[in-house]
Amino acid sequence: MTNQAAHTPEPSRTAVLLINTGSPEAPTAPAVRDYLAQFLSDRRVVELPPTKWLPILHGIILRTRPAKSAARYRGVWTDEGSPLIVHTRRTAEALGLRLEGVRVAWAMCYGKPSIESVVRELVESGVERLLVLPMFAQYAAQTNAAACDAVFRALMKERRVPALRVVRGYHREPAYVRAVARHVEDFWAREGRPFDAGDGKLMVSFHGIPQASSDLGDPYEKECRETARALADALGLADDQWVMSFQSRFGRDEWLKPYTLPLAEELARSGVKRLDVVCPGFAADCLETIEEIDDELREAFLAARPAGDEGRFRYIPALNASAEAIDAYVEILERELWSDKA
Ligand SMILES: C=CC1=C(C)c2cc3[nH]c(cc4nc(cc5[nH]c(cc1n2)c(C)c5CCC(=O)O)C(CCC(=O)O)=C4C)c(C)c3C=C
Ligand SMILES: [Fe+2]
Ligand SMILES: [Fe+2]
Repeated sequence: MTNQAAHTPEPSRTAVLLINTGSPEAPTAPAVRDYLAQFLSDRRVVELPPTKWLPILHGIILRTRPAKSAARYRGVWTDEGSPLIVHTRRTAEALGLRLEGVRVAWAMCYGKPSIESVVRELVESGVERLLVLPMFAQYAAQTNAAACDAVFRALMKERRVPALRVVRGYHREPAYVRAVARHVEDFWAREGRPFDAGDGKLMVSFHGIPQASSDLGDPYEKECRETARALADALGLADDQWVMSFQSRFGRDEWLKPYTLPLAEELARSGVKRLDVVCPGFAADCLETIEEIDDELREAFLAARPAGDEGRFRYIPALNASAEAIDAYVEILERELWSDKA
């Protein structure tokens, strides 16, 4: 007896959805303007009252920032598009090969492919169980909650809402900490450690959030500190071999401290010759790592070194779609996946 069903498996009814921040569609001022308008109108991202914020956003920021940000995006853009999108897509493709019987999709909070369009496609293809992985290890309302909002809004438009699970965050997951540690160790095995001559440090830099958001009870700062500590322990570092900091401050309000750039300059002036920087909060390399760290911070650190006394700066790339990253995501996802995936 031939069993047709055995030869043509049904499309999987379980899906994993990876979510990242998103990028403009092109490195041009109009495309960046559209992207920033969407990003910065999200009330999870900017928590000021709209009556105060919207005139600033439309009257100042969306008139001045797009041209400047587009120039920065042009510096990191690749033949395949925005690095953030390329790395996120590759991560999803690699996970799809590892998670048997599970569809792995990816979407962006802002820009394309939108969460709404991807959720629609998954539901229409018969997905009945959806596991969402916002790719932000350290929980912040600005990222993890914003991703959830978008998934919930998308599902509000569907008739056949699947069973839903969300990975809340994974800042202390041994699989994740091990992956970042292995990534750093592999880099050091190839290129040498910064401490070997006794005057180097590892800087662990995270994207910041406003201090006011933290004061409202956001767990982000605590989770970043716990990741940094767990990473230092996994690497066997002494307290004077590493520092942690927060980058990418936006606007004039106080953000989480210490700020990455002034801290790196202070280290340079105080005799640190070799600085390695790792950004464990960024699952994928993007504008904020390639341009802000590997370019701007490098220049600032080297310029702050005493005249005639050379320094060395290295940026250790994000996990991206590396083998260690995929191993970690598989471990985190498999625990959350429904045991009967049919
Ligand atoms: C990794 C976690 C992130 C947190 C937390 C976060 C908070 C946050 N961001 C802004 C404003 C901007 N962020 C921008 C870019 C950007 N942000 C993240 C991640 C986090 N943001 C990523 C991965 C990226 C890069 C996207 C890319 O295309 O490569 C930008 C746009 C770029 C620019 O014009 O500078 C803005 C604006 C705020 C206000 C905020 C918390 C309140
Ligand atoms: Fe950001
Ligand atoms: Fe930035």
